[in-house]
Amino acid sequence: MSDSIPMDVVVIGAGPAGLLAALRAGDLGARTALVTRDEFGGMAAHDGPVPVRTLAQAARLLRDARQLGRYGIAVTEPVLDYERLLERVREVSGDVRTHAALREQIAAAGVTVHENAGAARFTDPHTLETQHGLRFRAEKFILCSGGVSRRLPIPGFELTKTHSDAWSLTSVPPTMVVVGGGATGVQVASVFNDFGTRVQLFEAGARILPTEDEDVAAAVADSFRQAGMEVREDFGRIERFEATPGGVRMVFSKDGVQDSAEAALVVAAVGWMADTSALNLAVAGVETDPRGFVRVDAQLRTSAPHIFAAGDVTGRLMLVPQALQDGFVAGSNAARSPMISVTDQVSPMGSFTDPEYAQAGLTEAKARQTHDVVVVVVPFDSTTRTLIDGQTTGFCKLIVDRATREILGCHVVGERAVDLVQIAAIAIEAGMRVEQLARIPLSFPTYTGVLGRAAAIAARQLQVDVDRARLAELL
Ligand SMILES: Cc1cc2nc3c(=O)[nH]c(=O)nc-3n(C[C@H](O)[C@H](O)[C@H](O)COP(=O)(O)OP(=O)(O)OC[C@H]3O[C@@H](n4cnc5c(N)ncnc54)[C@H](O)[C@@H]3O)c2cc1C
Ligand SMILES: NC(=O)c1ccc[n+]([C@@H]2O[C@H](COP(=O)([O-])OP(=O)(O)OC[C@H]3O[C@@H](n4cnc5c(N)ncnc54)[C@H](O)[C@@H]3O)[C@@H](O)[C@H]2O)c1
Repeated sequence: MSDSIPMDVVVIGAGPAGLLAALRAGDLGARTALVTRDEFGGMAAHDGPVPVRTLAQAARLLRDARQLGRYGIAVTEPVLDYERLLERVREVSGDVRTHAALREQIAAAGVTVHENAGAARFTDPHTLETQHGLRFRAEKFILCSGGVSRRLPIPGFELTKTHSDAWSLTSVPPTMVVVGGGATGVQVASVFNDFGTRVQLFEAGARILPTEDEDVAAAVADSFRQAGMEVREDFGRIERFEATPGGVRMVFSKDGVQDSAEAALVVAAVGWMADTSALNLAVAGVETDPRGFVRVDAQLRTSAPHIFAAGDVTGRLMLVPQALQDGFVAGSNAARSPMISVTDQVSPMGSFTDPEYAQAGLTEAKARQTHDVVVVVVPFDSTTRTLIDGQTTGFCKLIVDRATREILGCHVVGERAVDLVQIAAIAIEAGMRVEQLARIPLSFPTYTGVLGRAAAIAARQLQVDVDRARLAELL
């Protein structure tokens, strides 16, 4: 073990939250160290959005290639070489790492970065040691250690895999059971279904995507089924997993009736938990909430006043933009006072499935609890750009407050859904009235135009700008 390195601030974890926290603390003049178990970039760069989105891009290319015949382009049936795809995943992760402007900014801010340091743990409230022999003493700490896949206390659970095992497969499995229909589960199921795996998706709740608008969840489930996937919602309780000659069998039961499903691979995606097991938080006086996430206040202070936490480890919205914003707040507060607080903002989110889905603002059910609303749904098989591109699956749903005419929510299923809701998020955050959105002459023919059309229809229903609104209905 080295002598203690004295620091003002030590940040643990170099994912998006840790990178921003370290950058901010360094910028504010604090002597800052960034210590991470593995590589710069965290799960986001190596195991989450960047590599998974690269798989999703391969799935999209396969789908697009199958459309070529409709446009008079003759090609033979595309064939996926999975090992070559994984090379591409590594290439992309490497490129993202190389071009990450944050690395240079962090160095320029004077932050010392300790990558591949092994897991860090507290030995007393102000001392942190890493598995590979570094020791730090610091005034303040920021926990940015992210999360891990939740495990279930079910016999045979060790036979299941997680999304991370996609990186060590040598070929596309012939069959797969995916357990859990949240953001991770649907993404894995959709990508491998497009790759030709026979996928069965099991969701314990009443529907997949429980935090999405109900119509969105239903449309995604329908599309999955039409694409040959078996989607089983409210399927009962898992009793056990057992090894079979060809893979793994999942035994489950509902209302006293036992059933089973078998596949070459079972992927569990039943939730995301804080990655705190190595940190020895008790010795530092850091409390966790009943779900195991680090408890923080609005300034991202933990129960130990000199320790802050940011990103997935706090169990709030577990997304990259939110991790970055948290990191900024925690870095600021660890390095100086007066402290700043995290704010509630519109948070657009979505996933790169086939079809894509995305949301900004309130779901229809939530909006109806507190508002009198107008709801407009524009199907993708009725708008110009979607018809041109042959992308006619899906819809754009816009939810508007009848009294104030403010946009409350936008939910999209279909091509470019994730990009489309960004515009709605800006409109919601800006407090725009729906007719203001409808008046913007959005480019034609575009996917964003579908949102303009929904706004125009809503404005007409609300009896504002009735004549002008008709213009947008061409889009
Ligand atoms: C499959 C998947 C797809 C996703 N897709 C998206 C997406 O499309 N868009 C989006 O916005 N979000 C997506 N997310 C969520 C996003 O990846 C996370 O919200 C984000 O990475 C959280 O950042 P973080 O900095 O809190 O943690 P992480 O990125 O998890 O980084 C934490 C870092 O801390 C390190 N660490 C942990 N314990 C220790 C320790 N004891 N000592 C030292 N270091 C430690 C870890 O090794 C890791 O490097 C996805 C997640 C998954 C699982
Ligand atoms: N594209 C993206 O932006 C993206 C992708 C993946 C993950 N993420 C982030 O990671 C977070 C975690 O996502 P996640 O999907 O890992 O977890 P989750 O908690 O969102 O979903 C888990 C799902 O598993 C189901 N489930 C729980 N126990 C089960 C059981 N025994 N059998 C069958 N189903 C069961 C739950 O009902 C739920 O639908 C998300 O909230 C999101 O913030 C984002």
